[in-house]
Amino acid sequence: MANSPMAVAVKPLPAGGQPRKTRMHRLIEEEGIVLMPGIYDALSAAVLQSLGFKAGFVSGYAVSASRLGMPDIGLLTPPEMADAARAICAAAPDVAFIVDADTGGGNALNVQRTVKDIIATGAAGLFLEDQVWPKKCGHMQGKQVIPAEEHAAKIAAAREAIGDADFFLIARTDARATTGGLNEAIARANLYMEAGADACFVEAPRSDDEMREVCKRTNGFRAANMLEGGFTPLHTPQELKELGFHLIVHSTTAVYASARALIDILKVMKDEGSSRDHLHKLTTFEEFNSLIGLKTYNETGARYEKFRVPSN
Ligand SMILES: C[C@](O)(C(=O)O)[C@H](CC(=O)O)C(=O)O
Ligand SMILES: [Mg+2]
Repeated sequence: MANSPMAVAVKPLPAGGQPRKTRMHRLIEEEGIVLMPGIYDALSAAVLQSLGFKAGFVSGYAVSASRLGMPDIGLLTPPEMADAARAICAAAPDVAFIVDADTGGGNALNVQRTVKDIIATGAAGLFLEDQVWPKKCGHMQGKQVIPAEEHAAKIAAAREAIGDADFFLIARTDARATTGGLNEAIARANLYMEAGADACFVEAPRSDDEMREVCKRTNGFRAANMLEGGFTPLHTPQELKELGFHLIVHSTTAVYASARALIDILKVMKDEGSSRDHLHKLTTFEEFNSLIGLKTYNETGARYEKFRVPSN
């Protein structure tokens, strides 16, 4: 135990004896299951907030695509992700965002720096996964994982860096895709929970039976990822709740929808050179301005306008 990551993990019960209760713990308590659509920039975050979502996921897959135009294969760096998260949290302050921290950028020290950077963005939590860097999207071929104890130590390091911050830690394992299969993934999820995670995420179970198995055999809160076209069957929040999940990531839905809309309208522009006959495919000028809060900015500006010294 002295050499085990659990020996350095921050104890789940702080001094007052009260169990840790973060913003995300409260949301899970209130909602039963928390749906977190994946978003990737300030605008997609503003749309999420305008529709009344309480939580969202800053998806590495989607930020890598939108910010870099690159696939989710470990090209996005932690500072780029923190920068994206900062803009996202500022654009949608009412939403609790979980940020995809991939592998945390390296060893325990890199993880601690990443955790602190992401806390400073105003986010409500992060995902930390056990892949070998450079990582791959969880639903791609050829993934590898680091030793379980090494990732448990990274989880303990993340937990230590969180300290008393109102911040939720989700430990992800990609071991289902390795030779250890589902059993190895479940054992890892439980080890990472012991090391100080608030929830676990077994990436890419391949059937309802595997999802049931994950819920039956893992401890604590559980996250599921509903990737359209991925390995895991798609389910509604109610179905996932009945299976035993508490958090749902819909990481690619918004970025796939945006890509579809962009392809369709830019094809129109290429073919016809004008959007005139396709205005129904666009937001209106008013709708868009309202989405990004123009009225509030104008009202605030007007309150200060009278103090402006006219220039001659
Ligand atoms: C959840 C995820 O880490 C993400 O970056 O959004 C991805 C996305 C996906 O392919 O659904 C992953 O599963 O690796
Ligand atoms: Mg990711």
